[in-house]
Amino acid sequence: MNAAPLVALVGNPNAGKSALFNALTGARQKVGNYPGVTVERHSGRLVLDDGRPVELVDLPGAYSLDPGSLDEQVTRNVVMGSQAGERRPDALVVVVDAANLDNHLRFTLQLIALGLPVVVALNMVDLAERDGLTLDADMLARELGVTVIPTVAVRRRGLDTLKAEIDRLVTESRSQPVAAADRIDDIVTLQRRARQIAASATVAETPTRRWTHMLDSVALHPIAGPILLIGLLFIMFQAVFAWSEAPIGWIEQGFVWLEAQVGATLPEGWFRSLITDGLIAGVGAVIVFLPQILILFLFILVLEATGYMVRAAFLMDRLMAQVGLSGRAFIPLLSSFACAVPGIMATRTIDDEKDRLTTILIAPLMTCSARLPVYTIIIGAFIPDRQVLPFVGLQGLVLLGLYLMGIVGAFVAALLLRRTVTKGASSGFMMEMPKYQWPHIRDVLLGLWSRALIFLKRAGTTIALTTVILWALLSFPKPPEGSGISPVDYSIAGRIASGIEVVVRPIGFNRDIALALVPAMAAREVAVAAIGTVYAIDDTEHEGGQKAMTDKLKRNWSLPTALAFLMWFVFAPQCISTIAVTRRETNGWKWPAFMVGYLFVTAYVMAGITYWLAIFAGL
Ligand SMILES: Nc1nc2c(ncn2[C@@H]2O[C@H](COP(=O)(O)OP(=O)(O)OP(=O)(O)O)[C@@H](O)[C@H]2O)c(=O)[nH]1
Ligand SMILES: [Mg+2]
Repeated sequence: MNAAPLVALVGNPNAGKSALFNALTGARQKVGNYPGVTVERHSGRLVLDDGRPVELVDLPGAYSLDPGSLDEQVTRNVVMGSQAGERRPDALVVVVDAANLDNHLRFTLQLIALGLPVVVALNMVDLAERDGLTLDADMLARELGVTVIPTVAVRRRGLDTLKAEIDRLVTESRSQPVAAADRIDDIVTLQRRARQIAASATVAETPTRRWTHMLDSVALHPIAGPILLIGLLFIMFQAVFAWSEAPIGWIEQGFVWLEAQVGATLPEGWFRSLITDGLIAGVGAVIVFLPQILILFLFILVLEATGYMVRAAFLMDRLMAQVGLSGRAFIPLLSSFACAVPGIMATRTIDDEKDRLTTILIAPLMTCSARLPVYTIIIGAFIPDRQVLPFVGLQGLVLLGLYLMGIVGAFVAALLLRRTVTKGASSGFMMEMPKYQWPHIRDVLLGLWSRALIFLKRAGTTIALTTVILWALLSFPKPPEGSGISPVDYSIAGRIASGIEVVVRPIGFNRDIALALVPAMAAREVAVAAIGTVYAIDDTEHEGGQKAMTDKLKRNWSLPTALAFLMWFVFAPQCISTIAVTRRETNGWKWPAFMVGYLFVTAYVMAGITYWLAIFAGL
């Protein structure tokens, strides 16, 4: 047997393996500044100084030896020697990114433990130097127990030394059996060991880098990271309630004043009813949520500006890969928290058609800001404002729960879709971590201003129009004088709602909800506007304001009904614009129809389950 020795290039994604492969073999493998460029094995020929050939394979990047995605499995199988029709490599060149040492060393340690002859290419040292990081390669070599060679693949620096070391490894490996070193299986120990080694190999680091590193060691920690993320989200939802109370009060007083002014100037009649019961009650019921929406976006904008959002994306990356989503789906899904429409448009950055389709289909499950008014008014009316733990209020907790429910729902949906209608391989993706920095107040304010304008524009157009139409349908025809029938029951809308009610009664919905469901298709906030208008028209006491609405909700709805209604809003495809943009982005009616179908069924079932569970729990 005279086959050339086989040497594999392995390492984390985006470490520069393909760049090194090209430099060593003269091949033209695709390199790109994002992970997941190489997705299958490629081999090429490296000629050693004495003319002997070596077969070099460039592998897809992987984070560890546990098989995650399909391309990671290729890497694992090759280095373990279990790939069908493939010899086990005689040696490994482990490529690490010098500027990202502790993350990359984790995988390196696992690879060294396999017992194959290893040389570490400490790549991208130019970028590390630029960032003010000086590393001691000899120290690193001593800690790892293998040779370490600093390289700059793109400038061919260190390649001759690397070649000489490959020569030495393949010559030796033919004569010497290798001893398998101790394997470290526990990820936390592995991480700790990697960090220790990285720290001892670091000679100098600029303060910014050190800061970034310290913050990242918490923010990206496999256990502390997710806890921090959940904690931040929780504070955000708590603040949505806690900080908005006063400004909501002011806006409400404004509307009460406005209603009084209109009441005093306009004569009694249908026009006055249109203005007060229709526009002011309906649009006003929505506009009072402006403070809450701004608080939500204040948090999102600040987290984005500080550089934390990308870390959150990184934390989610593994999880997303496990449900078959591309890491690149993170940004579209994140924008869907504002609104699914820009979120679905942002999926254009996902190359793989199946990946993209899956992301589009689950985007409506991310809680868009239009759901916030619906959630908070119901929570405000039905969930007691109680502390469950110091600083942890029940209302904020329920709101966080609803958001999480949407996310979990989306992940479950992705998992199922990926096994059935959008079957296919998925690709991993990791982003470069930006530097942490203080947010610029100006940028944050500009962001808030544009959100406020979008919201008010919706309130002034779509929401106002739907409310007026709804008011008309609710106000006519008028019941005969003295018949004692409620005007809402007698109206066209009331009759339509009675029809819908038949369908939604089994999941605990009443007539008010049935009435709100259809106009809420125009914009979800309209559900609140619709209920506001219904109660304004049916209102005998003329109280007005959110307090009055809350009181009426409490009087007319049971707790199980309210919970079922919340659950419905988590899942239901409640908005026409989302359906329209899905049609445009998927070129046809097939996928939007599928999306609407599966979401409605899920919403109906989940709301039903919630209702009946609540009934049986005796709530
Ligand atoms: N400055 C600098 N850039 C490098 C170096 N090595 C690679 N790059 C760049 O880093 C990026 C990633 O390189 P690739 O070779 O595609 O990385 P890879 O490890 O093959 O990545 P996957 O195939 O995704 O696993 C590319 O933009 C390269 O041009 C280096 O030593 N210095
Ligand atoms: Mg590559």
